[in-house]
Amino acid sequence: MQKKKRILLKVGSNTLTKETDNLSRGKIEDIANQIAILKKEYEFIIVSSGAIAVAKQFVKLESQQDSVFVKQALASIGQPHLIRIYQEIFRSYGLLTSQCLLSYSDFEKEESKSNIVNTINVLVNNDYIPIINENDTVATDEIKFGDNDKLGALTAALLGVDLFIIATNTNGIYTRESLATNTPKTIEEVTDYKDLKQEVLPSKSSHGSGGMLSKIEAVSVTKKANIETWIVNGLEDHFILNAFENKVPFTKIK
Ligand SMILES: Nc1ncnc2c1ncn2[C@@H]1O[C@H](COP(=O)(O)OP(=O)(O)O)[C@@H](O)[C@H]1O
Ligand SMILES: N[C@@H](CCC(=O)OP(=O)(O)O)C(=O)O
Repeated sequence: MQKKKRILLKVGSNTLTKETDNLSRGKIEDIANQIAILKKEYEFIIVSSGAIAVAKQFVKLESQQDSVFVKQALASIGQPHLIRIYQEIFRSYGLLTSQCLLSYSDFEKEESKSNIVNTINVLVNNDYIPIINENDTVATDEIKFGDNDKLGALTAALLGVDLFIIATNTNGIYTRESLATNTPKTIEEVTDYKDLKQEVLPSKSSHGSGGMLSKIEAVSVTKKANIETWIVNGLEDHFILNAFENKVPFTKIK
């Protein structure tokens, strides 16, 4: 049997909420449906944001503390709900899921790195789809709390995946010029990711934490590991299948 290709899919909060204030079960169904279609040829590992967005749906925390602690507390409330929703929906598509919470500091310790690789290999080899998020409770401000793009890239590099897909709320990276005239035009393919930095604006979407710059920083990690990265529009239905069939514009960093 031919070895399956491995895809690390990073899904941002805006994709998961479809830019509303609520998590979209329809979007998680769309992801599950695509994985079910592709699972004969590809194995998936997901890095999913959304814990804070889910919690915000039904909780308003009172606190005099720094807003980072409030976000960390919201993530702690939202994460089990997020995973429950993934589990319920993926199960209905015949897919098994698990949860892994990782911290940036885990990527600096050889033993932790090897434990991450070994655990994820056991999961994937047994047809479980690991759903990874940052361990937000212990995240520190200096390490830039809330940057799952980078977490996805570090995980992709550590696991040596074949493809890193970042699902966001734009058709990839637009040229700065086209954004200025309100006629967004996607940069379809680049080999030198450094060229992309000058195209990025500081804007972020409503639930977003990192913005496009953090995606480009993530690409610097995957590029070093020789992994191709695609930045695709997760708001569209069938966004992974469409990218494979080149039906929608997206940015490919080779
Ligand atoms: N050149 C660019 N092309 C596309 N989006 C850009 C660009 N520069 C900045 N952005 C912003 O980056 C946002 C995506 O990042 P982010 O808000 O962090 O989303 P996510 O939740 O998917 O991680 C876009 O919605 C847009 O506001
Ligand atoms: N770990 C946090 C999200 C952090 C994050 O990077 O969000 P995003 O910019 O939407 O990918 C959460 O689950 O809400």
